[in-house]
Amino acid sequence: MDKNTMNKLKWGIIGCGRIAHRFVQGLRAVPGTELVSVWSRRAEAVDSFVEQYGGRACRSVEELFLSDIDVVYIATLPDSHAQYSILALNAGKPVLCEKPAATNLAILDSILAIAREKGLLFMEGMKPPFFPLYQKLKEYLLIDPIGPVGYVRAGSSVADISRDHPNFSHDLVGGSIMQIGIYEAFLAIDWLGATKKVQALGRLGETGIDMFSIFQTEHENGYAQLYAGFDLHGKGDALICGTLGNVTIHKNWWNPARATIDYLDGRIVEIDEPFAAGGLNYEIAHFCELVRQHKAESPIISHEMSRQMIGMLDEARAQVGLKYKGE
Ligand SMILES: NC(=O)C1=CN([C@@H]2O[C@H](COP(=O)(O)OP(=O)(O)OC[C@H]3O[C@@H](n4cnc5c(N)ncnc54)[C@H](OP(=O)(O)O)[C@@H]3O)[C@@H](O)[C@H]2O)C=CC1
Ligand SMILES: O=C1CO[C@H](CO)[C@@H](O)[C@@H]1O
Repeated sequence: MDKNTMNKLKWGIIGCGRIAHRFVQGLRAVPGTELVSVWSRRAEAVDSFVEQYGGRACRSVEELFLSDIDVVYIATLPDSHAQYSILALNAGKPVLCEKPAATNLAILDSILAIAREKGLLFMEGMKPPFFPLYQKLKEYLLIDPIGPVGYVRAGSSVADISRDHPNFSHDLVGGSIMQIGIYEAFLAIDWLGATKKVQALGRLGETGIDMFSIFQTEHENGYAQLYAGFDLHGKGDALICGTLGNVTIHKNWWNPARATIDYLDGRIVEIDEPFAAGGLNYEIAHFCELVRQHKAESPIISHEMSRQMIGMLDEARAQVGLKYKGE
């Protein structure tokens, strides 16, 4: 990468739906970045996206890879994440791919193998750890710890999503475990370490995806109780318990802005860290930094973290009886 490219990282986006719009809001807040090319299947959607945000409207994914881009963001639905991640890596582009990066662990491993072979950065888009609140909380706990953490309770059930949303599509890898549970999986693994055991229960809806699921997990350092759903109005907060205190990350904990630390000695500490530009900007800034440092993996959303998350979800899905096409 020459000096100019180091200054401005040129992005190509595949898919221009809901999250892609929020991604551009985040991208615009990260200095040294530029939206250069966009492709999706429907030309009219690409044209209107480009009209709104700029960049070149590509007519094929090959055209996008041949355009003057440094990195690729994949904003399609999970059924096609592997296909486009592999194409992008084979075209020599580092990839930031939306969560869940793959339908299951075997598919994720096939992407990671190519990333490793090519020596290219591949990162799953898992935003919470990059938010200022999450970072500040971790820093604060180093100075004033809550002791070893042994229990995490978190969950969210989002009941206001319209029924024609892809979250409800079996073919497009919808379902509350995959779409929402992945955040809960991240939280449990981040605070408690690798998963050793999963016990899950869930209720499938008429489209074949899980409408509500609960899973309790055993980890290297303790236990978690998690839920995800689409038909109950869940709270969306998270509780992290240590020997000397506990932390509540208030709703929606995966877009964290406020936490309360409740110490055993009676002290209560409130942490408020609002986020800007929709919040994807922090994850984007981290990814850009890794590209500039020629890193092949994020130390935060590492390949192993992605493997652990999808491994937990694979197990939970198996127990609630949800298999996707081809499984
Ligand atoms: N990080 C976060 O905060 C969030 C992440 N997400 C994740 O983002 C991803 C996308 O979700 P969302 O934006 O809500 O979905 P949308 O349905 O709104 O957008 C998906 C986009 O991808 C395109 N697309 C779908 N399938 C293909 C394909 N096979 N080939 C090419 N283009 C395709 C669609 O184009 P077309 O019109 O051609 O179908 C559309 O432009 C999901 O994985 C979801 O989990 C979602 C919300 C929040
Ligand atoms: O990541 C996500 C955040 O929550 C949304 C629901 O409100 C989900 O649809 C989405 O996949």
